[in-house]
Amino acid sequence: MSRPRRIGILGGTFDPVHIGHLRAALEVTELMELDELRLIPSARPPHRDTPSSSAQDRLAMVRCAVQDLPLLDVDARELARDKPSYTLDTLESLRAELGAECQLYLLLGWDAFCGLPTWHRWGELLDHCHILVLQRPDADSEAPEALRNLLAGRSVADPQALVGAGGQIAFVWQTPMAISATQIRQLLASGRSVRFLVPDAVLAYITAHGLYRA
Ligand SMILES: Nc1ncnc2c1ncn2[C@@H]1O[C@H](COP(=O)(O)OP(=O)(O)OP(=O)(O)O)[C@@H](O)[C@H]1O
Ligand SMILES: O=C(O)c1ccc[n+]([C@@H]2O[C@H](COP(=O)([O-])O)[C@@H](O)[C@H]2O)c1
Repeated sequence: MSRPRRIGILGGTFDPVHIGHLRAALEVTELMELDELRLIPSARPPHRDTPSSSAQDRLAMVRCAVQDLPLLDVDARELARDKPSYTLDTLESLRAELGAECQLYLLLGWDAFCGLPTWHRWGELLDHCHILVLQRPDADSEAPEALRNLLAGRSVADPQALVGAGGQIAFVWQTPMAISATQIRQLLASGRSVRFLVPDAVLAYITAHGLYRA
């Protein structure tokens, strides 16, 4: 009997996508033996300032970043929606498309995970997926009070021990990379290089389109 499909999703502003995102995506894909990992650029992030670059540029950079990576893909569904990019809406539409059996893993950096209690209908997210929390070396270490009960009831020590289509949380200790898109925007605005912080194809796109200059 064939096993259910395993799909990972990593949503983000990706302003721009960088090797912190990509290395985490690749390592989780291998660790969890995913069939596919989708990077999902958000159109209008519900919780932060308007991105520096346009949705079209952010999407194009993510496409450049994954072009040679067969299991990494780009899913542009949030850009097609004319409203804030709520993750619950994305999960509902993915579930409707992929079916009830598919094992869905939502990847969240530690900082994003800590903000979960402010998300739209956050209590329903685990009805649709498992959550994999990615270590971020530049982040605080204490989980907010509002997440303690959820962690006590739903977390599993070993990500490979997650069972079923969704409902549980596990932490993934991938290669720590203290890189952020904020740092990359700041370097570019001050005329410094971001080589090796983003894939060469992304750097070529940034240069060709004059993005993030002061
Ligand atoms: N270096 C990293 N290591 C692990 N996870 C990361 C890293 N950078 C970003 N993430 C995670 O990837 C997702 C998308 O991140 P996002 O596009 O906001 O990048 P960012 O670098 O955090 O951007 P910004 O500095 O603009 O806030 C979030 O869940 C975030 O926590
Ligand atoms: O659904 C929400 O209410 C919600 C609130 C904050 C963030 N998110 C999602 O979390 C992901 C990471 O966000 P960010 O700001 O770190 O790029 C991205 O896919 C956002 O759409 C989602």
